[in-house]
Amino acid sequence: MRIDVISLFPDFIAQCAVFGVTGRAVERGLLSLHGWNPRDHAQGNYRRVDDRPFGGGPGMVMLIDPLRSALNAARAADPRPVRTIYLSPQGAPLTQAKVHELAGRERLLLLCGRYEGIDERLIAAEVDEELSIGDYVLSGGELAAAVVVDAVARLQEGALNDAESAVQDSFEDGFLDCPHYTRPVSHELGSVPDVLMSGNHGDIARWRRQQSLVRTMRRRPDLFDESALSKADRKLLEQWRAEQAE
Ligand SMILES: NC(=O)c1ccc(NCc2cccc(O)c2)nc1
Repeated sequence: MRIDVISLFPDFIAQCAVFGVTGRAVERGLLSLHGWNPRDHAQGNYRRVDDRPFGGGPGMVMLIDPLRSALNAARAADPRPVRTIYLSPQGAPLTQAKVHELAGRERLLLLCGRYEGIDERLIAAEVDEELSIGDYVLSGGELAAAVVVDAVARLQEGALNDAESAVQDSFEDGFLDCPHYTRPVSHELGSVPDVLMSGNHGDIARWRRQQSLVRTMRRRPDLFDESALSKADRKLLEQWRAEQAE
């Protein structure tokens, strides 16, 4: 998979290719990252990339032409079709389902805004979809782009080693993850739940699933739709409720 990133701070994104799973995916040739700086495409002595907003107001807006020129250079660098994504608080929420869709593509082109954002005409003409990593404002889209890079990199075949890929990404099926414990069994902070020490893999799997269900119900009611639960999940939830009532 090839990811091109348009950013005033290309080194920021280059760092993604150095560490951890993403760095390993690049090393293994599963992913290539390419940064493009709109400033290299800006005209004139001052190489302007932003200007004041029409209609007044604070801050600056990124100019169309340097971004458009950088976008075209990135597109032209590889013949394969590419999806252009703009990271902004005004975008659709990034979900694991969307990450899966993006991870299946040959190419992504991530556009990072700074300042107050970019001229709307560029978004309308050049952006395929606008995505947000959460309801908060960052100083630039680069951290959001890095999140997309990490999330899609780890889904590349061969990016995760066996131990990691064994991780049940609970978000995969729309539920929060269960609690995890490791040595020591007893600690001043508490003990490990007995079921995890039982060696009974059926009980352990049921307990973990029950924990995921209950956590999701309690912490993320927006993600939890009891009517959509399977019979088995419904049973686990009933058992938990009965235990709570004891
Ligand atoms: N939630 C996000 O994905 C996100 C993305 C970018 C960003 N900052 C740059 C920016 C870009 C566009 C408009 C704008 O107001 C700010 N902040 C948060």
